[in-house]
Amino acid sequence: MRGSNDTVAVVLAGGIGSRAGLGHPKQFAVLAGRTLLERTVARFERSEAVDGILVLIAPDHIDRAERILKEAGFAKIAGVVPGGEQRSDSTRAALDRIAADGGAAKVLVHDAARPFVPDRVIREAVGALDDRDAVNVVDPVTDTLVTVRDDGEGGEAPAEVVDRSAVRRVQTPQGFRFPVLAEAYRLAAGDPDFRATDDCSVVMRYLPEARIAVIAGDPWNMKVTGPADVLVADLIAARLDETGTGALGGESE
Ligand SMILES: Nc1ccn([C@@H]2O[C@H](COP(=O)(O)OP(=O)(O)OP(=O)(O)O)[C@@H](O)[C@H]2O)c(=O)n1
Ligand SMILES: C[C@](O)(CO)[C@H](O)COP(=O)(O)O
Repeated sequence: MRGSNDTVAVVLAGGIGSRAGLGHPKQFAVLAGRTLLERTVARFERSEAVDGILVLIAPDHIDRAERILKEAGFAKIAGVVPGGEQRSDSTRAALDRIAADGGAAKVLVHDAARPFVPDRVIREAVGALDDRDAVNVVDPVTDTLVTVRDDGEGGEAPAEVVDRSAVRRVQTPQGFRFPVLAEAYRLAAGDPDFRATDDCSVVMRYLPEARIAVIAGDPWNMKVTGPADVLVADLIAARLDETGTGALGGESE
């Protein structure tokens, strides 16, 4: 780690990608010639807003990840650290490592599974932390949303339409002043019911007074989750390489 004034991007690649159905962790999926892991880390390597990059990876795959990152020639890698059982365990492992290495001013926590995060989103997330404790990245919902109920015959029926104008899809990187996220996770450790699918919700739950900004995400900042996403990501990666600029076009770089 470089120093306590730095901004560290935590790339969470500690999962096994069961929903992608590839038979190996999706971070090793090859998208137009480069692994998903390499593509995601490259977004932070090229960002002037980020000083160091910490990669979390499932313990059995550390050697492979280190080889990929070394061959890619990244200069900002601050460590490759074993992830935990759940996503939140991997975040916790990252926080412990950053603290052990002397701390940081700001941390971004990003899904390795989002390989096309635009530079604009990274830059704005880091900038928002100048006067906020945390920042969430959100995108409008374009589908109609319904809640469902048990239909009494073993299936589901639509119950109510949700007002989508008040709902957003959450993306990453989510940003935090490092002491804020560390404190939220310290409080969460004392909660036997703790569960979280992202990191901003940990701050919202355990530090309700925290000042959290929201910035606009980007439709290109997709999450590779299921088999269809792997196919789409492969096509986007090829398009991205064709542009040669690191930008996809349409997003605000
Ligand atoms: N124990 C875990 C679980 C997930 N992640 C990371 O968190 C991101 C979002 O998780 P998800 O998309 O659910 O990835 P997986 O857990 O790998 O996928 P699945 O749930 O399909 O097994 C991914 O980049 C994943 O590698 C992690 O670092 N540690
Ligand atoms: C963090 C996240 O990407 C925000 O939308 C999402 O919660 C991750 O969910 P997953 O089921 O771990 O992919």
